[in-house]
Amino acid sequence: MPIVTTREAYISCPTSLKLIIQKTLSEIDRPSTFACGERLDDGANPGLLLKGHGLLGMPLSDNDARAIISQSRQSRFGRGSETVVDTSISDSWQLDPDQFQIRNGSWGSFILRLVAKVHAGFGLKCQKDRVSAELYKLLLYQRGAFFRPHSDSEIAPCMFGTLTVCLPCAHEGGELVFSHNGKSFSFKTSESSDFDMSYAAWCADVLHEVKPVTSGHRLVLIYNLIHQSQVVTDLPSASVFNSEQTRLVKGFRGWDPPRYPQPEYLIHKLAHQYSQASLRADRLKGADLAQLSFLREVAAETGIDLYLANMEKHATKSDERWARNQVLSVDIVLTYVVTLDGSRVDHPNRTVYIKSNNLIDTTDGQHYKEDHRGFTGNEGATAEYWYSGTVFCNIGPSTEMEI
Ligand SMILES: O=C(O)CCC(=O)C(=O)O
Ligand SMILES: [Fe+2]
Repeated sequence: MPIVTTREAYISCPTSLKLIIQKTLSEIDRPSTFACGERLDDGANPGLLLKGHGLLGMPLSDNDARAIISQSRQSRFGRGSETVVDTSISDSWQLDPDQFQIRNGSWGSFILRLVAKVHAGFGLKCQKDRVSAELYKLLLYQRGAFFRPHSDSEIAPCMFGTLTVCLPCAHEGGELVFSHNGKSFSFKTSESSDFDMSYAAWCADVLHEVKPVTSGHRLVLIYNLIHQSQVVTDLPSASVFNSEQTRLVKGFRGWDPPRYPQPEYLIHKLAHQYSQASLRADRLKGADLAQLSFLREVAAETGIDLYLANMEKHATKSDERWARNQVLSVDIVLTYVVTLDGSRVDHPNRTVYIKSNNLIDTTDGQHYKEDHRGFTGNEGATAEYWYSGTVFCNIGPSTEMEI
Protein backbone atom coordinates (compact mmCIF):
# COMPACT_ATOMS: atom_id res chain seq x y z
CA MET A 1 0.00 0.00 0.00
CA PRO A 2 1.51 3.39 -0.91
CA ILE A 3 2.38 5.56 2.05
CA VAL A 4 1.24 9.11 1.52
CA THR A 5 3.34 11.45 3.60
CA THR A 6 1.84 14.67 4.87
CA ARG A 7 4.14 16.60 2.55
CA GLU A 8 2.82 14.72 -0.49
CA ALA A 9 -0.69 15.34 0.68
CA TYR A 10 0.02 19.08 0.77
CA ILE A 11 1.37 19.05 -2.76
CA SER A 12 -1.50 17.11 -4.17
CA CYS A 13 -4.12 19.43 -2.77
CA PRO A 14 -3.34 23.08 -2.10
CA THR A 15 -6.78 23.52 -0.53
CA SER A 16 -5.50 21.36 2.30
CA LEU A 17 -3.15 24.18 3.29
CA LYS A 18 -6.08 26.48 3.71
CA LEU A 19 -7.74 23.72 5.72
CA ILE A 20 -4.69 23.43 7.99
CA ILE A 21 -4.70 27.17 8.58
CA GLN A 22 -8.46 27.23 9.11
CA LYS A 23 -8.47 24.25 11.46
CA THR A 24 -5.53 25.52 13.49
CA LEU A 25 -7.00 28.99 13.85
CA SER A 26 -10.40 27.59 14.81
CA GLU A 27 -8.73 25.64 17.64
CA ILE A 28 -7.25 28.87 19.01
CA ASP A 29 -10.57 29.95 20.41
CA ARG A 30 -9.53 31.78 23.56
CA PRO A 31 -6.56 33.78 24.80
CA SER A 32 -3.97 31.45 26.23
CA THR A 33 -0.55 31.59 27.75
CA PHE A 34 1.88 29.05 29.19
CA ALA A 35 2.65 31.14 32.28
CA CYS A 36 0.77 33.82 34.17
CA GLY A 37 0.96 35.72 37.42
CA GLU A 38 -0.29 38.82 39.18
CA ARG A 39 -0.32 40.75 42.41
CA LEU A 40 -3.27 39.88 44.66
CA ASP A 41 -4.67 42.69 46.77
CA ASP A 42 -7.44 40.52 48.23
CA GLY A 43 -5.30 37.64 49.50
CA ALA A 44 -6.29 36.06 52.82
CA ASN A 45 -3.74 35.23 55.52
CA PRO A 46 -3.32 31.43 55.25
CA GLY A 47 -2.78 31.16 59.01
CA LEU A 48 0.36 29.02 58.75
CA LEU A 49 0.93 26.96 61.87
CA LEU A 50 4.47 25.63 62.18
CA LYS A 51 4.56 22.46 64.28
CA GLY A 52 6.42 23.00 67.56
CA HIS A 53 6.52 26.77 67.03
CA GLY A 54 3.03 28.26 66.57
CA LEU A 55 1.29 30.58 64.12
CA LEU A 56 3.54 32.39 61.67
CA GLY A 57 2.68 36.10 61.48
CA MET A 58 2.31 37.81 58.10
CA PRO A 59 4.33 39.69 56.93
CA LEU A 60 6.83 37.09 58.15
CA SER A 61 9.19 38.31 60.88
CA ASP A 62 12.93 37.44 60.91
CA ASN A 63 12.25 35.42 64.04
CA ASP A 64 9.57 33.29 62.30
CA ALA A 65 11.87 32.92 59.26
CA ARG A 66 14.56 31.48 61.58
CA ALA A 67 11.98 29.08 63.06
CA ILE A 68 11.07 27.83 59.57
CA ILE A 69 14.74 27.36 58.64
CA SER A 70 15.42 25.44 61.85
CA GLN A 71 12.85 22.81 60.81
CA SER A 72 13.50 22.82 57.05
CA ARG A 73 15.70 20.80 54.78
CA GLN A 74 17.33 21.89 51.55
CA SER A 75 14.71 22.19 48.84
CA ARG A 76 14.17 19.22 46.59
CA PHE A 77 13.03 19.22 43.01
CA GLY A 78 12.11 16.73 40.32
CA ARG A 79 14.81 15.57 37.94
CA GLY A 80 13.43 13.00 35.53
CA SER A 81 11.59 10.47 37.64
CA GLU A 82 13.59 11.30 40.80
CA THR A 83 13.36 13.99 43.45
CA VAL A 84 16.81 15.34 44.17
CA VAL A 85 18.72 17.90 46.29
CA ASP A 86 21.34 19.91 44.38
CA THR A 87 22.36 23.20 45.99
CA SER A 88 23.99 24.37 42.75
CA ILE A 89 20.48 24.40 41.25
CA SER A 90 18.46 25.51 44.27
CA ASP A 91 19.55 26.47 47.75
CA SER A 92 16.21 27.46 49.26
CA TRP A 93 14.67 25.86 52.38
CA GLN A 94 11.73 23.48 52.16
CA LEU A 95 8.95 22.37 54.50
CA ASP A 96 6.72 19.47 53.48
CA PRO A 97 2.93 19.66 54.01
CA ASP A 98 3.10 17.41 57.10
CA GLN A 99 5.36 19.96 58.86
CA PHE A 100 2.85 22.82 58.85
CA GLN A 101 -0.87 23.47 58.72
CA ILE A 102 -2.99 26.05 56.93
CA ARG A 103 -5.49 27.12 59.62
CA ASN A 104 -7.56 29.66 57.69
CA GLY A 105 -10.74 27.83 56.63
CA SER A 106 -11.29 30.16 53.66
CA TRP A 107 -7.86 29.44 52.15
CA GLY A 108 -9.28 26.53 50.10
CA SER A 109 -11.80 28.78 48.32
CA PHE A 110 -9.04 31.36 47.75
CA ILE A 111 -6.94 28.68 45.99
CA LEU A 112 -10.00 27.69 43.92
CA ARG A 113 -10.25 31.32 42.75
CA LEU A 114 -6.60 31.17 41.69
CA VAL A 115 -7.22 27.88 39.87
CA ALA A 116 -10.06 29.63 38.00
CA LYS A 117 -7.59 32.37 36.98
CA VAL A 118 -5.16 29.71 35.74
CA HIS A 119 -7.98 27.97 33.86
CA ALA A 120 -8.80 31.23 32.07
CA GLY A 121 -5.18 32.32 31.61
CA PHE A 122 -4.06 29.00 30.11
CA GLY A 123 -7.22 28.91 27.98
CA LEU A 124 -7.97 25.38 29.21
CA LYS A 125 -10.80 23.75 27.31
CA CYS A 126 -11.86 21.37 30.07
CA GLN A 127 -14.43 22.25 32.77
CA LYS A 128 -13.01 24.34 35.62
CA ASP A 129 -13.76 21.59 38.14
CA ARG A 130 -11.46 19.18 36.24
CA VAL A 131 -8.47 21.20 37.47
CA SER A 132 -7.24 21.20 41.05
CA ALA A 133 -4.22 22.38 43.03
CA GLU A 134 -2.48 20.04 45.49
CA LEU A 135 -0.19 21.49 48.13
CA TYR A 136 3.38 20.33 47.47
CA LYS A 137 5.72 22.36 49.71
CA LEU A 138 6.56 25.66 51.39
CA LEU A 139 9.79 27.29 50.21
CA LEU A 140 11.78 29.98 51.99
CA TYR A 141 14.56 31.85 50.17
CA GLN A 142 17.15 33.72 52.23
CA ARG A 143 19.35 36.48 50.84
CA GLY A 144 21.41 34.99 47.99
CA ALA A 145 19.08 32.00 47.48
CA PHE A 146 17.97 31.15 43.94
CA PHE A 147 16.48 28.41 41.78
CA ARG A 148 18.39 27.97 38.51
CA PRO A 149 16.54 27.38 35.21
CA HIS A 150 14.66 24.09 35.24
CA SER A 151 11.32 22.65 34.23
CA ASP A 152 9.09 20.86 36.72
CA SER A 153 8.83 17.12 36.34
CA GLU A 154 5.47 15.48 36.86
CA ILE A 155 5.79 14.44 40.47
CA ALA A 156 2.08 13.63 40.74
CA PRO A 157 -0.14 11.75 38.27
CA CYS A 158 -1.79 14.08 35.73
CA MET A 159 0.23 17.05 36.97
CA PHE A 160 0.49 19.61 34.19
CA GLY A 161 1.91 22.64 35.93
CA THR A 162 2.76 24.57 39.07
CA LEU A 163 0.87 27.22 40.99
CA THR A 164 2.71 29.35 43.54
CA VAL A 165 1.49 31.87 46.09
CA CYS A 166 4.16 34.27 47.27
CA LEU A 167 3.19 35.28 50.83
CA PRO A 168 3.70 38.70 52.46
CA CYS A 169 7.38 38.91 53.41
CA ALA A 170 9.46 41.84 52.13
CA HIS A 171 12.25 40.93 49.73
CA GLU A 172 14.22 42.31 46.82
CA GLY A 173 15.25 40.25 43.80
CA GLY A 174 13.87 36.73 43.51
CA GLU A 175 11.96 37.39 40.30
CA LEU A 176 10.58 34.54 38.26
CA VAL A 177 11.83 34.31 34.70
CA PHE A 178 10.01 32.07 32.20
CA SER A 179 11.37 31.10 28.82
CA HIS A 180 9.80 28.98 26.19
CA ASN A 181 10.35 28.59 22.48
CA GLY A 182 12.62 31.63 22.25
CA LYS A 183 10.30 33.88 24.26
CA SER A 184 10.93 34.91 27.81
CA PHE A 185 9.27 37.14 30.35
CA SER A 186 9.69 37.80 34.03
CA PHE A 187 7.43 38.35 37.00
CA LYS A 188 8.54 40.23 40.12
CA THR A 189 7.20 38.77 43.34
CA SER A 190 9.10 41.47 45.29
CA GLU A 191 6.80 44.31 44.21
CA SER A 192 3.88 43.15 46.32
CA SER A 193 5.95 41.44 49.01
CA ASP A 194 5.77 44.05 51.81
CA PHE A 195 2.12 43.42 52.73
CA ASP A 196 0.43 41.71 49.77
CA MET A 197 0.61 38.39 47.96
CA SER A 198 1.06 37.41 44.36
CA TYR A 199 0.42 34.23 42.47
CA ALA A 200 2.18 32.71 39.47
CA ALA A 201 1.45 29.58 37.45
CA TRP A 202 3.14 27.85 34.55
CA CYS A 203 2.96 24.68 32.49
CA ALA A 204 5.38 22.04 33.78
CA ASP A 205 7.46 22.01 30.59
CA VAL A 206 8.22 25.74 30.72
CA LEU A 207 11.79 26.57 31.66
CA HIS A 208 11.71 28.85 34.70
CA GLU A 209 14.09 30.21 37.29
CA VAL A 210 14.07 32.27 40.45
CA LYS A 211 16.77 34.98 40.35
CA PRO A 212 18.83 35.41 43.54
CA VAL A 213 17.06 37.12 46.41
CA THR A 214 19.10 40.24 47.20
CA SER A 215 17.50 41.15 50.54
CA GLY A 216 14.82 39.91 52.93
CA HIS A 217 13.07 36.53 52.71
CA ARG A 218 10.92 35.12 49.93
CA LEU A 219 8.19 32.78 51.24
CA VAL A 220 6.23 30.73 48.70
CA LEU A 221 3.55 28.04 48.90
CA ILE A 222 3.95 25.66 45.96
CA TYR A 223 1.04 23.64 44.54
CA ASN A 224 0.97 21.01 41.82
CA LEU A 225 -1.68 21.73 39.20
CA ILE A 226 -3.57 18.54 38.49
CA HIS A 227 -5.86 17.80 35.58
CA GLN A 228 -8.49 15.09 36.17
CA SER A 229 -8.14 13.88 32.64
CA GLN A 230 -8.97 10.41 31.44
CA VAL A 231 -6.80 10.90 28.40
CA VAL A 232 -3.16 11.67 29.12
CA THR A 233 -2.74 13.54 25.82
CA ASP A 234 -5.31 16.09 27.04
CA LEU A 235 -2.80 17.48 29.53
CA PRO A 236 -2.12 21.16 28.86
CA SER A 237 1.50 21.91 28.08
CA ALA A 238 3.53 24.72 26.61
CA SER A 239 4.47 22.53 23.65
CA VAL A 240 0.81 22.57 22.56
CA PHE A 241 1.31 26.29 21.91
CA ASN A 242 4.36 25.43 19.79
CA SER A 243 2.59 22.81 17.78
CA GLU A 244 -0.26 25.20 16.90
CA GLN A 245 2.28 27.77 15.82
CA THR A 246 4.30 25.21 13.86
CA ARG A 247 1.17 24.03 12.06
CA LEU A 248 0.32 27.61 11.10
CA VAL A 249 3.83 28.32 9.85
CA LYS A 250 3.65 25.08 7.84
CA GLY A 251 0.33 26.23 6.42
CA PHE A 252 1.72 29.57 5.31
CA ARG A 253 4.97 28.11 4.00
CA GLY A 254 3.60 24.91 2.54
CA TRP A 255 2.72 26.11 -0.93
CA ASP A 256 4.88 24.48 -3.51
CA PRO A 257 5.65 27.46 -5.78
CA PRO A 258 6.32 25.60 -9.06
CA ARG A 259 3.02 23.76 -8.89
CA TYR A 260 0.77 25.98 -6.80
CA PRO A 261 2.02 29.51 -6.37
CA GLN A 262 1.43 30.96 -2.95
CA PRO A 263 -1.66 33.17 -3.08
CA GLU A 264 -0.75 36.83 -2.80
CA TYR A 265 -3.04 37.16 0.19
CA LEU A 266 -5.40 35.14 2.37
CA ILE A 267 -8.45 36.32 4.24
CA HIS A 268 -9.55 34.86 7.56
CA LYS A 269 -12.91 35.83 9.08
CA LEU A 270 -12.95 37.02 12.68
CA ALA A 271 -15.43 35.77 15.25
CA HIS A 272 -16.65 39.29 16.06
CA GLN A 273 -17.57 42.19 13.85
CA TYR A 274 -15.82 45.50 14.60
CA SER A 275 -16.73 49.08 13.77
CA GLN A 276 -14.18 51.19 11.88
CA ALA A 277 -13.27 52.92 15.15
CA SER A 278 -12.49 49.64 16.89
CA LEU A 279 -10.68 48.06 13.96
CA ARG A 280 -7.24 47.76 15.58
CA ALA A 281 -5.29 45.04 17.36
CA ASP A 282 -5.76 46.38 20.88
CA ARG A 283 -9.58 46.37 20.55
CA LEU A 284 -9.92 42.74 19.45
CA LYS A 285 -11.77 40.36 21.78
CA GLY A 286 -11.72 36.70 22.80
CA ALA A 287 -10.78 34.24 20.06
CA ASP A 288 -9.84 37.07 17.66
CA LEU A 289 -7.29 38.39 20.14
CA ALA A 290 -5.91 34.91 20.75
CA GLN A 291 -5.59 34.22 17.03
CA LEU A 292 -3.89 37.55 16.49
CA SER A 293 -1.17 36.73 19.01
CA PHE A 294 -0.45 33.47 17.15
CA LEU A 295 -0.61 35.14 13.74
CA ARG A 296 1.84 37.79 14.94
CA GLU A 297 4.36 35.08 15.81
CA VAL A 298 3.76 33.37 12.49
CA ALA A 299 4.11 36.69 10.65
CA ALA A 300 7.47 37.30 12.34
CA GLU A 301 8.64 33.85 11.24
CA THR A 302 7.29 33.83 7.70
CA GLY A 303 7.45 37.51 6.73
CA ILE A 304 3.74 37.87 5.99
CA ASP A 305 2.03 41.18 6.72
CA LEU A 306 -1.15 41.37 8.74
CA TYR A 307 -4.01 43.78 8.18
CA LEU A 308 -7.53 44.06 9.54
CA ALA A 309 -10.44 44.92 7.30
CA ASN A 310 -14.19 45.10 7.08
CA MET A 311 -15.54 42.89 4.34
CA GLU A 312 -18.81 42.95 2.42
CA LYS A 313 -20.04 40.09 0.30
CA HIS A 314 -22.92 40.18 -2.13
CA ALA A 315 -24.10 36.88 -3.61
CA THR A 316 -26.75 36.27 -6.24
CA LYS A 317 -28.19 32.78 -6.01
CA SER A 318 -30.99 30.93 -7.67
CA ASP A 319 -33.96 31.31 -5.36
CA GLU A 320 -34.13 28.20 -3.19
CA ARG A 321 -37.89 28.51 -3.08
CA TRP A 322 -38.01 27.56 -6.77
CA ALA A 323 -34.76 25.83 -7.58
CA ARG A 324 -31.60 24.46 -5.99
CA ASN A 325 -29.76 27.27 -4.20
CA GLN A 326 -27.02 27.67 -6.80
CA VAL A 327 -24.56 30.56 -6.59
CA LEU A 328 -24.78 32.64 -9.78
CA SER A 329 -22.35 35.43 -8.93
CA VAL A 330 -20.37 36.68 -5.95
CA ASP A 331 -18.75 40.04 -5.26
CA ILE A 332 -16.50 40.38 -2.25
CA VAL A 333 -14.98 43.70 -1.33
CA LEU A 334 -12.97 45.12 1.52
CA THR A 335 -14.51 48.38 2.65
CA TYR A 336 -11.92 49.56 5.17
CA VAL A 337 -8.38 48.17 5.52
CA VAL A 338 -6.07 49.08 8.41
CA THR A 339 -2.69 48.10 9.79
CA LEU A 340 -2.77 46.47 13.21
CA ASP A 341 -2.45 49.85 14.90
CA GLY A 342 -5.62 51.05 13.16
CA SER A 343 -4.09 53.27 10.40
CA ARG A 344 -6.18 53.12 7.26
CA VAL A 345 -4.30 51.90 4.18
CA ASP A 346 -6.97 51.54 1.49
CA HIS A 347 -8.10 54.43 -0.65
CA PRO A 348 -11.51 55.73 0.52
CA ASN A 349 -12.71 56.12 -3.09
CA ARG A 350 -11.45 52.79 -4.45
CA THR A 351 -13.00 49.40 -3.94
CA VAL A 352 -10.75 46.49 -3.02
CA TYR A 353 -12.13 43.38 -4.74
CA ILE A 354 -11.35 39.97 -3.24
CA LYS A 355 -11.25 36.60 -4.99
CA SER A 356 -13.33 34.06 -3.10
CA ASN A 357 -10.50 31.57 -3.61
CA ASN A 358 -8.44 33.65 -1.22
CA LEU A 359 -10.91 33.26 1.63
CA ILE A 360 -9.63 30.66 4.09
CA ASP A 361 -13.17 29.78 5.08
CA THR A 362 -15.80 30.23 2.38
CA THR A 363 -18.87 29.52 4.51
CA ASP A 364 -21.12 32.54 4.57
CA GLY A 365 -22.43 32.93 8.09
CA GLN A 366 -25.65 34.86 8.58
CA HIS A 367 -26.63 37.38 5.90
CA TYR A 368 -27.84 40.77 7.11
CA LYS A 369 -30.09 41.49 4.10
CA GLU A 370 -31.82 39.48 1.40
CA ASP A 371 -33.90 40.33 -1.65
CA HIS A 372 -35.99 37.86 -3.63
CA ARG A 373 -36.45 39.11 -7.17
CA GLY A 374 -38.98 36.56 -8.48
CA PHE A 375 -38.73 35.35 -12.10
CA THR A 376 -36.76 37.67 -14.39
CA GLY A 377 -36.69 36.70 -18.09
CA ASN A 378 -34.59 33.64 -18.82
CA GLU A 379 -32.65 33.69 -15.55
CA GLY A 380 -35.35 32.10 -13.43
CA ALA A 381 -36.02 33.28 -9.90
CA THR A 382 -33.01 34.79 -8.15
CA ALA A 383 -32.31 35.86 -4.61
CA GLU A 384 -29.62 38.25 -3.42
CA TYR A 385 -27.83 38.06 -0.07
CA TRP A 386 -25.56 40.55 1.64
CA TYR A 387 -23.04 39.51 4.27
CA SER A 388 -20.59 41.54 6.30
CA GLY A 389 -17.75 40.72 8.64
CA THR A 390 -14.33 41.70 9.86
CA VAL A 391 -11.28 39.84 8.61
CA PHE A 392 -7.54 39.40 8.97
CA CYS A 393 -5.68 39.74 5.69
CA ASN A 394 -2.41 37.88 5.60
CA ILE A 395 -0.38 39.16 2.75
CA GLY A 396 2.47 37.08 1.37
CA PRO A 397 6.04 38.26 1.95
CA SER A 398 6.89 39.02 -1.65
CA THR A 399 3.60 40.35 -2.87
CA GLU A 400 1.43 43.37 -2.41
CA MET A 401 -2.29 43.41 -2.32
CA GLU A 402 -3.59 46.18 -4.52
CA ILE A 403 -5.22 48.68 -2.27
O1 LIG B 1 10.00 29.70 44.20
C1 LIG B 1 9.31 29.74 43.21
O2 LIG B 1 8.58 30.72 42.94
C2 LIG B 1 9.34 28.60 42.22
C3 LIG B 1 9.83 27.32 42.78
C4 LIG B 1 9.99 26.26 41.75
O3 LIG B 1 10.18 26.52 40.58
C5 LIG B 1 9.95 24.83 42.14
O4 LIG B 1 9.79 24.52 43.31
O5 LIG B 1 10.07 23.97 41.23
FE1 LIG C 1 10.03 24.77 39.42
